[in-house]
Amino acid sequence: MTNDQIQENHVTTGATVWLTGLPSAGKTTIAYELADRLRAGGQRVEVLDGDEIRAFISAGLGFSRADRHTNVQRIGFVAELLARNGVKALVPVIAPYADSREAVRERHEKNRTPYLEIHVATPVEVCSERDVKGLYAKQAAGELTGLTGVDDPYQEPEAPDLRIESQHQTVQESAASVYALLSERGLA
Ligand SMILES: Nc1ncnc2c1ncn2[C@@H]1O[C@H](COP(=O)(O)OS(=O)(=O)O)[C@@H](OP(=O)(O)O)[C@H]1O
Ligand SMILES: Nc1ncnc2c1ncn2[C@@H]1O[C@H](COP(=O)(O)OP(=O)(O)O)[C@@H](O)[C@H]1O
Repeated sequence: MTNDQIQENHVTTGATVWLTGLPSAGKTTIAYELADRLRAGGQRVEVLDGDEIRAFISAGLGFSRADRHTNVQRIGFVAELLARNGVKALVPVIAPYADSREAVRERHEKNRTPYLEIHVATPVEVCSERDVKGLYAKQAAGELTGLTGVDDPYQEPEAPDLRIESQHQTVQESAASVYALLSERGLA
């Protein structure tokens, strides 16, 4: 096999990269920055954005424990299909429950599809300052209940493949750390 062929194989290895964390932690921003880098290197990438998924394949689901579990399993199913077919599936989705995340990991392992769990571990104080969608303010004003990390659970990953402290990094640095992990694992 020539070097060019080896390079080609690397580029066409799919993987799911799940970015879990609180609202406003930086999941979506890191996913799109990473997507740009991977695409610039010729890789096929899809970002399975939580909001888009909830508008379509998870339409009708709310934020109860059961609905969040169903949402995460559906996204895990699609991500694995994409990743199995050579796509980098980047998933910026809260996935607050450890058992839901574990089921997604197991689906990938069963199919021998690479799976990386990234914990975007921005503290809730920083997230509520950022408050990109105004949800923390709404919760504080009593207009919303069941906000992850405030009055709804977030079970922190105990052994993620990578933990990102986004409050101490630029977006570029955070995305670069995920890219470096993919490279280390022979996936980028
Ligand atoms: N109650 C409550 N708790 C958490 N998040 C809420 C809630 N209500 C609406 N939103 C918005 O929906 C986005 C979360 O959807 P996800 O599909 O990522 O969540 S989950 O994994 O099913 O828990 C989430 O997006 P991100 O801010 O990008 O994380 C929120 O904008
Ligand atoms: N290192 C970083 N990584 C990601 N986002 C960051 C970082 N530093 C600051 N931010 C900012 O934090 C916000 C995160 O919002 P977003 O990506 O929508 O979060 P989430 O998808 O987790 O809800 C954005 O305004 C982004 O510019």
